[in-house]
Amino acid sequence: MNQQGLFIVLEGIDGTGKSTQTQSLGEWFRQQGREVICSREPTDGPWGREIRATAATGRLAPEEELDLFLKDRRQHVEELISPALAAGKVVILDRYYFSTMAYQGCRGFDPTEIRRQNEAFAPSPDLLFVLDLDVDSALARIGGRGDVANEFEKRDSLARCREIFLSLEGEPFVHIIPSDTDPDTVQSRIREIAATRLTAAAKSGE
Ligand SMILES: Nc1ncnc2c1ncn2[C@@H]1O[C@H](COP(=O)(O)OP(=O)(O)OP(=O)(O)O)[C@@H](O)[C@H]1O
Ligand SMILES: Cc1cn([C@H]2C[C@H](O)[C@@H](COP(=O)(O)O)O2)c(=O)[nH]c1=O
Repeated sequence: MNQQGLFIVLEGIDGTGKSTQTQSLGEWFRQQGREVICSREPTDGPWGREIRATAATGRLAPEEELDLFLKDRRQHVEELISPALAAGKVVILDRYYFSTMAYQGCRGFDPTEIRRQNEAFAPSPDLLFVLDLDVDSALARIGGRGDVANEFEKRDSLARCREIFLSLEGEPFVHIIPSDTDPDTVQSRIREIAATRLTAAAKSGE
């Protein structure tokens, strides 16, 4: 397992339910007496705030956008993720570098190269849950939340992002979770997989 802690990431296109599931999973670990950090990317730090401010009105040039996500992540890893894992906490992230592979991959960067660049400084998660939903349903959920879709949330690019997320299937730590059912059913599946992972780690003395 990751240092002494447990590192879990939730990914998927916008509107698939990542924020909802992240909070619920955090609650489950807290009920077991674990110390939990739930966080998200872009973060609420200076680089993350800059990204969110620009996303409201348009998109930056691809290189500039990629650079901001990387700066935001470096700070996140150094100041929150690595220290929390070293302290034995459960860290649950709503988005991480797999989103960079998908969303900046959509803008012409090579997803494999983005991954390589990130894994040079960012720890890999123990578990990655990709919440999967068709683009129309995801956009309907964003609308239902009362939000107007922003520049990241265009139908064609979300379809490509979904493909990139789904291309991760087959790696041992990756779990594709259909999110077209109610939130409790999605959460039960995630908890079941997390529990299996914890049992395996306990048996192997990880
Ligand atoms: N399984 C579900 N079924 C139906 N609606 C859901 C489900 N999960 C979440 N929702 C609703 O869909 C909307 C989007 O959910 P949420 O904000 O958790 O998604 P998200 O993936 O974090 O979105 P974003 O990436 O845009 O921040 C919310 O209104 C939420 O209440
Ligand atoms: C981490 C990360 C995120 N993005 C995009 C994906 C989303 O459209 C926005 C964040 O919005 P959210 O509703 O708060 O999830 O940012 C990206 O393009 N690249 C990344 O690395």
